[in-house]
Amino acid sequence: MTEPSVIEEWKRTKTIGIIGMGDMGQLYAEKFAHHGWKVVCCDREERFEELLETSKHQKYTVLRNGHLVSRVSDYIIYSVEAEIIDKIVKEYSPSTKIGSIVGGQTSCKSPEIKAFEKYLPPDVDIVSVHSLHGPRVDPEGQPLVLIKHRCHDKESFPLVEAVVSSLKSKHVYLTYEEHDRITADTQAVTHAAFLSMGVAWYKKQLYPWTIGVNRWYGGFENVKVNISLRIFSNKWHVYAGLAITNPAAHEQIMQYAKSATELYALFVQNKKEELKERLYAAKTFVFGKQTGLLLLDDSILEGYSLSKHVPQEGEETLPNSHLSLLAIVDSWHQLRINPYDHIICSTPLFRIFLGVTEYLFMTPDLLETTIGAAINETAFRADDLEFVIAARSWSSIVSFESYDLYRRQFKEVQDFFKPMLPEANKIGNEMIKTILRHSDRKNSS
Ligand SMILES: NC(=O)C1=CN([C@@H]2O[C@H](COP(=O)(O)OP(=O)(O)OC[C@H]3O[C@@H](n4cnc5c(N)ncnc54)[C@H](OP(=O)(O)O)[C@@H]3O)[C@@H](O)[C@H]2O)C=CC1
Ligand SMILES: O=C(O)C(=O)Cc1ccc(O)cc1
Repeated sequence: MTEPSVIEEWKRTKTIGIIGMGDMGQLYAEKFAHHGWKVVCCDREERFEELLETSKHQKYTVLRNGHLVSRVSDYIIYSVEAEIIDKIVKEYSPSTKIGSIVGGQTSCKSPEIKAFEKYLPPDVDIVSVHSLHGPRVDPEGQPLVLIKHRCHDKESFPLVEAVVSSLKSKHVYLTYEEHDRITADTQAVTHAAFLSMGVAWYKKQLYPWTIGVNRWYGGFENVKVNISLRIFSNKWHVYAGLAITNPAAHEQIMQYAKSATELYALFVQNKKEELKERLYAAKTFVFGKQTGLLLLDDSILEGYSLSKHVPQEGEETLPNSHLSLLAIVDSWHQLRINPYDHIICSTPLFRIFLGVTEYLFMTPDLLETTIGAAINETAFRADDLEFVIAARSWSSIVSFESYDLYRRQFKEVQDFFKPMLPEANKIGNEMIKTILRHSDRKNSS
């Protein structure tokens, strides 16, 4: 623990630099400056005047470019697109202040650390960070990964810890290799599921919450819609970067698509016993040791529908096959991943995804009903087929490492949902707040 007097002295004498004033860079700059740190920052040089104007009332100082930020800063955070981290570090590295510390915020750490090792002068220390939440989530209590990669100076790591404590997040200490393995297991595959749902609805030209109680109605469906739209309201490069730059994520996303395909094949071939056997084996592997309370329950999700439909007496919702949820549990089983091992280092979206699959597999009779629906109910077949095609298509795009195809596919779906995003985000934010309050209480009980 660093003495408060030392931290106060650092606040008077040290400067924190942020390169890349997008969503995350701005969040960091505001929080650090608000807690009394001297913060300088920049975005692309072309955006200098605009950024000066928009930050008039902020406590941080905007500089023209990364060279000027690097020259004066004692801790520099690169908060830029993962795809271009190498190019940007290469550009500004020679200007890095002697004896300073450098880190990054990109979502996959191997390329970032490689760029630092390649370009930074040897006197510079390396401590990287990763906030495991989006810019619209309050950082307080959320996991923040800290990677102490190269520290010659014993003050370097305590200084970074003191700076980022302004976020009030929960610090998780990892190597960059551990970080990339865990985020592949958690984030990349979660995104693959919700991105595939979005594509499937887009291909069917369907806003799922507009068709009454007949399909996609109720708590589970609210989660699927709200999270999928939340992802499509964000920037494509965040998801492309963390999946494409992380080789471990390729394996995960491929397995997810494979599991969805194989389960779907069992549905259409009417192989109920084989399906049951496979899903119960997955259930034992993933949930076999879970005896405590569930992370979530359906009733708390009921209220977060985008649908304006008021259910009438006698109107019933058809049971869904929940292929997207069955496939994730099957992939965890196939890859021998215990998702609970990663909970201390997980994003809100992953915890929600785990929460709904846990609910599906652990609520008495629900898995049985779902298997029955998958085999006997044909109403969802066409949608499930679109889902399988979408999952395979994302896995091809990621494995071919095509940022261009990723962007085009993402943006097509984003444009389709665009008119709905403001309303969806409002309801989605409320839903996420409630779920997080609820699951955090359960985790600490
Ligand atoms: N959004 C999220 O939920 C999270 C994102 N991350 C990671 O954090 C990083 C930043 O993400 P986010 O803030 O969302 O993305 P943004 O696109 O909002 O921010 C990146 C910013 O960096 C700017 N930039 C590009 N080149 C330079 C340069 N040479 N000098 C200075 N600035 C430059 C970009 O400008 P321009 O747009 O013109 O290219 C953009 O404004 C990414 O690597 C992302 O993966 C981590 C946790 C959560
Ligand atoms: O919670 C999620 O998975 C998000 O979508 C937000 C997000 C995106 C990228 C990150 O590196 C961390 C968090």
